Amino acid sequence: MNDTIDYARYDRIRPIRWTGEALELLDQRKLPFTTEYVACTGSDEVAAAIHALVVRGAPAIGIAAAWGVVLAARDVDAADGIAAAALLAPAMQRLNAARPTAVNLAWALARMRTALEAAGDDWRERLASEAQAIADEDLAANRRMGELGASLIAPGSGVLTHCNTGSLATAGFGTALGVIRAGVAQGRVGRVYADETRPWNQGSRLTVWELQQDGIDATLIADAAASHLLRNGEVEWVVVGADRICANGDVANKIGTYQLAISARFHGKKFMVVAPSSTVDMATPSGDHIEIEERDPGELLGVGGNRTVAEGVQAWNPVFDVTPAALIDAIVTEQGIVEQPDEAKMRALFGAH
Ligand SMILES: CSC[C@H]1O[C@H](OP(=O)(O)O)[C@H](O)[C@@H]1O
Repeated sequence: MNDTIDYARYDRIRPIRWTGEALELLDQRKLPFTTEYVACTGSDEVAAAIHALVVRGAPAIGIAAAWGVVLAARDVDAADGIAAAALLAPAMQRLNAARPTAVNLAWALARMRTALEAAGDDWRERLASEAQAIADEDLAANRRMGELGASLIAPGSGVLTHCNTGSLATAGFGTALGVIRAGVAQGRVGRVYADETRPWNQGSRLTVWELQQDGIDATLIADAAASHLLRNGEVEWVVVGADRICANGDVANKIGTYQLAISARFHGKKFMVVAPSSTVDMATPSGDHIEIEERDPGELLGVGGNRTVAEGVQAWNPVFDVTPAALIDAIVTEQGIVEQPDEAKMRALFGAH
């Protein structure tokens, strides 16, 4: 662990709290001006919270779903894990259906099912310890990725990030934001820019607020200003998270990531994707096979509950896109870095499906 980083200072923001009785989720729809937790006592409440973006961020939704399975177990009476897995399957399917693009949701549920099927009459305890392990491992992975990703950044560099990939989106410290936090602590990151990330504004509502809690100055830009910024020389790296990394290195991430990658390459800037191995999906061959979530077009028709678009106007609201591996300079995971990713390099680190 890098001794220049005081990790405790980044643990103040806790989007997911397991009380032993309920799963408390920080309602990210209300940040940054209102800090309010939603208490879930059943798995369907967790599924609804994931779908409504009360909790969001690929790793965080996997962690929330894992605790959702623990909640569902309360309603099940079974002699062993295999019997419990059969009874819990419908609730787990409803959790899995909450959002389609981030593989972490399905990955976490598959891990909980595996733990169940290996358990005896202690299956309830095994479920709770597996959910806790998923969260603990994510936090450790983020801290490791922070060190690995920061090591690629030359001292005094400028970084542009997209969406929110911090403590709000993970078990803590963050993925791309973890690299930024580590890079700032080590003097490698000198300037931080965050774009708004329309239409849900994860950047303007969450990322710049998170960094402000750390005492890290970040400059907010409009999404449309990103190419102009990349052209003017203030930024050396674009650093983003991921929702699903395919076997060939293609990456699904928040809408707008793809055009950032195109602009970065055009302007000779580096493009880094930071995500734990729970986001790597070697069973999906390429980005063409990823289901891209489309949300309510109404998210485009106003801001903060105030309508800004004339009645009757149509809108299309895909909330992820796919960046081809050819536009990515480095994929940073806790298992290692894949530079200029391709299928052979992905397979060398993560194995074949
Ligand atoms: C470490 S979060 C990864 C990923 O999740 C976000 O999507 P959303 O806010 O819709 O859950 C965004 O794509 C982040 O890059």
